[in-house]
Amino acid sequence: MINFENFKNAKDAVFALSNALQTLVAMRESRFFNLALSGGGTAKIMFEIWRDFFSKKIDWSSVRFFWVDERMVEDSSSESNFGEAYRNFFEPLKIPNSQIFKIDGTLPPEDEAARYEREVFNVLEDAGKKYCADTPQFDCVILGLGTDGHTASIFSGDKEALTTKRMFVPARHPESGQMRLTMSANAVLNSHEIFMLVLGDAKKEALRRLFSDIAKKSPELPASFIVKNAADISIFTDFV
Ligand SMILES: O=C1O[C@H](COP(=O)(O)O)[C@@H](O)[C@H](O)[C@H]1O
Repeated sequence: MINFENFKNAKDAVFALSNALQTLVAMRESRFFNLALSGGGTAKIMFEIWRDFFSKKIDWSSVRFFWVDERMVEDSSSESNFGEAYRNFFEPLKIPNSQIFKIDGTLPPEDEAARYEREVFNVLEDAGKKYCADTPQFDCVILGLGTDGHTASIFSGDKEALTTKRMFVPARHPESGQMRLTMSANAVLNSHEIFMLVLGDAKKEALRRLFSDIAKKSPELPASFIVKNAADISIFTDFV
């Protein structure tokens, strides 16, 4: 089922997502709530709102942070998804490193995909998490949407990321050639909750394409594949 929540501005959309997250964290069944984050400009807006308005509202001491995708760059790069989360959210809120499970953007992508997958398995398994399709489950993944219809770092034509049973695989940005690591479609779809945050006028056309694409038997855009195949997904936008 698609739960589509449309607001008049970005702040309201992020507040709605964050209030939903607050409830999920408060109602968690285990010691930790395992949350996978996206990056890019939309996530930056979300981190700033979390820092400024949700520092006390969400019990961050009970959240463990993972990544949906990462660019293979140094943490100090403005391209680093971890780096942006660190500078805008973790550091100001003093979230301890023990709760942060980052992808190392400086390692060879294949090696790091295997290492990160092992780490995720170990951490989630230790938490006694439910398995679904032989894969441990995140409690929630927060996705973005690219203007080209990508989500995570699953770009059009990447059959491997759409079909593999692995949780993480290397990916290449089709235009810049930048190497990345992405959570696979199967790992995203396995998550207990899936949120997608889509903000700004530039994304309107991408979301319109996504909705016409999911009506097709075989969707073309990676984001449509996720939305169409998700048991439940909540999409938060600012398109009113
Ligand atoms: O490259 C990426 O793109 C998407 C969308 O990012 P945005 O800058 O358009 O908000 C993002 O969800 C993903 O994590 C990121 O690596």
